[in-house]
This record gives sequence, structure tokens and C-alpha cells, in this order.
Amino acid sequence: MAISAVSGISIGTPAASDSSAASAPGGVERAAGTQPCINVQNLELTFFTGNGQTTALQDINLSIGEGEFVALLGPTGCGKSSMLRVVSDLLKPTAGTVTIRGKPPSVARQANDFGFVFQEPALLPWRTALDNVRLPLEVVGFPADQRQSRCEELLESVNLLKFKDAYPHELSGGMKQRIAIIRALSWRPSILLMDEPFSALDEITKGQLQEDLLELWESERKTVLFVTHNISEAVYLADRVVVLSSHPGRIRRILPVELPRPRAENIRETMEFLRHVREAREELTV
Ligand SMILES: Nc1ncnc2c1ncn2[C@@H]1O[C@H](COP(=O)(O)OP(=O)(O)OP(=O)(O)O)[C@@H](O)[C@H]1O
Repeated sequence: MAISAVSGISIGTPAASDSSAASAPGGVERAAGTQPCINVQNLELTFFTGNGQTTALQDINLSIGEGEFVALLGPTGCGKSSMLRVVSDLLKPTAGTVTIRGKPPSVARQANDFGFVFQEPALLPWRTALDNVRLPLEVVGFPADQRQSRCEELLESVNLLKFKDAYPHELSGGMKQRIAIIRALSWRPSILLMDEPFSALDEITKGQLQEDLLELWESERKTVLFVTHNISEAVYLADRVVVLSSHPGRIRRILPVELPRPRAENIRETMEFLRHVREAREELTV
């Protein structure tokens, strides 16, 4: 299904907190010292179809701090994508509430607060790399005299400025996904929603893009909700990993990732990293 990340244009295809950072099974948590940005309370989502009904999400309670990087980790069909769609106002919950800075998600969507990145970069083939990044700026009415410099700054940040005039068919899969990421950041939305953005890439490219993403996040400090089924990716990127179980999707555990930032590739070889991976894996395989 094509969805609109910016009103009127399709640029992607998807598809009460305490202040503790301690891990707990299924609790409402957010990182200490941060303002709440996304708040999910008692969320339930049921799909009603001709063949019956499927409860995709149940008893979801989660508070995500401003500028926090949270990974949603779980097996296929556990409701990760559905959760992104509820948060971004593309689906209405069957029960419970979702608020963005205290207001309904529709308010944030209308204010273009959400940037989306999906598994497929979905670039427009007739537009150059730069013009693909520029597209949402045109749609949201970003100041015309700043569009070129904003696009060039973003292309430079992922080492693609020299490819600004290339068309998508002239770019590799990793390059296209980099363009999709900076396109989602171009108009400076405050929340970035990412649905398995690297799952179609080879291991080396995936690692490079994860590093790029962390660098961009360090400099732009968006609130990020990142869907993945890759444990190592979740631990490497996130401040907290929300482990979901399936049928229906429930929060099994919220794991704080106590690894220093900025993180670099070699952190994956540390005992601490491996310990986090093991803990997350144990939750997934219970
Ligand atoms: N539009 C829909 N109509 C009916 N059922 C749906 C719809 N969308 C999702 N579902 C069901 O809801 C459940 C959760 O789906 P969802 O796509 O959110 O899971 P996911 O964790 O993102 O899966 P994956 O990792 O495979 O992408 C699944 O059982 C799915 O079949």
C-alpha cells in the first residue's frame, strides 16, 4: 500500500510513564530524564476481515522520550509494522490511546512531524538523487531558497553529493536507501519511523548504513522508532529494545541498551554488546 509521509504525496511504501530506565517485562517505561514524545497506553489493534478477526496488538504500554532511539524487535507477524502505522495515524487503535506530545497522532501527521523509511527506498525513477531528496521539501513548503543547500548538506552527510545528478537506476541498493533516509529527514520532521529499512541489504552495506544512521541521529537527534527482526541491529542502534511476542503482539520486555555513545562498529565485539544480544535473544526464544 502506498502511503503518504507528507500530505498529498506518496513517498514511501509500507506497508503515563515512570522515569525509570530499568528493564521490566511489558512495563510502561521511558528513558530517565527525557520528555515524553510518543505515549502508547493500553493499545489494542484488531483487524476485522471477511474470514474473522486478528488481534495484532494487545496491552501495549510504552512511552518514548524526546530524541530517544527505540527499536521494536520481534518475529514476523508480531505487529511491528502495525504499531508504526498506529503511531503515525495510518491506523486507528481498536482500544487504548496513542499521543504524540500529548496530542492525537493526526495532529502530528498534519504538522508533517513524521518521516518514514521503509524496506524499499521507493525513489521516483524520473528524478535525480537530489530531486528525490528535494521532493518533500516542495510538498511541505520548505523555504525555496534553502532547498538546494539542505539537499546538498544531506547528500554530503552520507557521501553522495557527487551522485546528486544520478538517477535511481544508476545507484546501488545501499545508495538508494541512503537517499531514502535523508529524504525522510529533509524537512526536519521531529520523528523518524523506520520499518526494516536495511533488511534487503547485504551485511556489509547494512553495517555501513547503520553507521550512517547513527551519525545522522547524533547530529539531528530525532525521536526514532525502528522496526527490525535483527537482534544485533536493534542493540547496536537503540537506546532501548522493545521485544514483542506474537499472536497477539504484546511487549515481552523492554531492554535498556547500556552501551556508550557514539557507537562504532567495533562495539559489536565487546562482551557488553554480546550480553545485550543474548538477553534479547532469550526473550525472543522463550
Ligand atoms: N490490513 C490487515 N488486515 C488484516 N490483518 C492484518 C492487516 N495488517 C496486518 N495484519 C495482521 O496483523 C498481524 C501483524 O502484522 P504486522 O504486519 O504488523 O506484523 P510485523 O511484525 O510487522 O510482521 P513482519 O515482520 O512480517 O513485517 C499479522 O497477523 C497480520 O496478518
